[in-house]
Amino acid sequence: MITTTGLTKVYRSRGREVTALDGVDLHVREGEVYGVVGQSGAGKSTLIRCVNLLERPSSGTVTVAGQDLTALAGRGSRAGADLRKARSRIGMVFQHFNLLSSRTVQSNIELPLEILGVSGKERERKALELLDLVGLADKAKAYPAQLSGGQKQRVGIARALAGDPKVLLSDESTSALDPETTRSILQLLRDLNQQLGLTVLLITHEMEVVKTICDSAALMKGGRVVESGTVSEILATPGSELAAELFPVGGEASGPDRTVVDVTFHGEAATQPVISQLSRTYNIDISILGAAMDTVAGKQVGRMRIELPGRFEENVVPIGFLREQGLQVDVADTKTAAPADALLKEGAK
Ligand SMILES: Nc1ncnc2c1ncn2[C@@H]1O[C@H](COP(=O)(O)OP(=O)(O)OP(=O)(O)O)[C@@H](O)[C@H]1O
Repeated sequence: MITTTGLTKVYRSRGREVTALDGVDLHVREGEVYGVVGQSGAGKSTLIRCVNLLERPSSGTVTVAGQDLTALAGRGSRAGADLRKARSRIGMVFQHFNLLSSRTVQSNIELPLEILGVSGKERERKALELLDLVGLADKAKAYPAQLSGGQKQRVGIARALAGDPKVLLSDESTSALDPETTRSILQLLRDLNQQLGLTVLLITHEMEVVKTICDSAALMKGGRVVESGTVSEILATPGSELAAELFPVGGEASGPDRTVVDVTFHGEAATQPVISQLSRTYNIDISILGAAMDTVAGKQVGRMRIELPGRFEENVVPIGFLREQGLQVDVADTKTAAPADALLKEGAK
């Protein structure tokens, strides 16, 4: 539904150049909720603004629903009108709602339809239908200032849906909301995704958002996508930074000469008594340093940080055993934690 190829954006201001996007290839499938995460300055906002050509890329292409928007943005008399039309099929939701305070809720939702030249009666019908869809049927005549943050965002979402888009772009749409309201807005986005078959591309700095509604995700750093895939694929990727952030488990090695291993359980493997099998088979004592169960992308996933006696070299066979059981096993880097601990203990002695 959305494809970017080699997307690059270089900002030039006062003789300085900033490469905000550095060759981004993104593939968002029809009907999925796709989250882009990354630290401040990673290029997330620039990416989402390039997807609907609010920002013109320096190079690369953007295709939405089979239409090359970058070609439309080219020169030529029809380019502007064609791009406006294509853009009306891409809804956008903003962090700070961007509602017009002088207009009623209904009139805010009608605005994009006015611009498209839709008749008054049809605009009203559509606005009221959308208000109903987002659960605000009784707020048509209210003004934005009379609404809570969550209600304002519902209006923002209704307005984004006015042009019957196939794609919804969300720029940190829950970042200004409290956790409870965030959950209700995410649920609304999920419902719209399922009811209308809407493809959602969202950017966020909150891992909770990805956990709650995303089917796929990408991690951006320095203008590049450094990891991407379905959430299940990401969780099953050894050493994935995104997986560790989605599913953090704490716990430090209890001393030197220990091997700390993160074991992720999902699917079939989650039902097997692997830890007791491991202990019995190799006659080793296993300590659990940390553990968590959660629902990620609608599936139960568990992660456990365990400690095995002995160095990594002595645990190659037990670790291989865990992998053979279909578990994902990441050996934590104990070089930093354990020796530091050991030194501290030596010092204390
Ligand atoms: N209009 C602009 N002119 C010059 N530089 C810009 C402009 N917009 C963004 N940048 C720069 O591009 C880089 C990426 O910014 P961008 O806003 O896309 O990051 P982000 O990941 O969305 O960050 P945040 O989460 O803080 O919004 C930053 O270094 C930023 O300073």
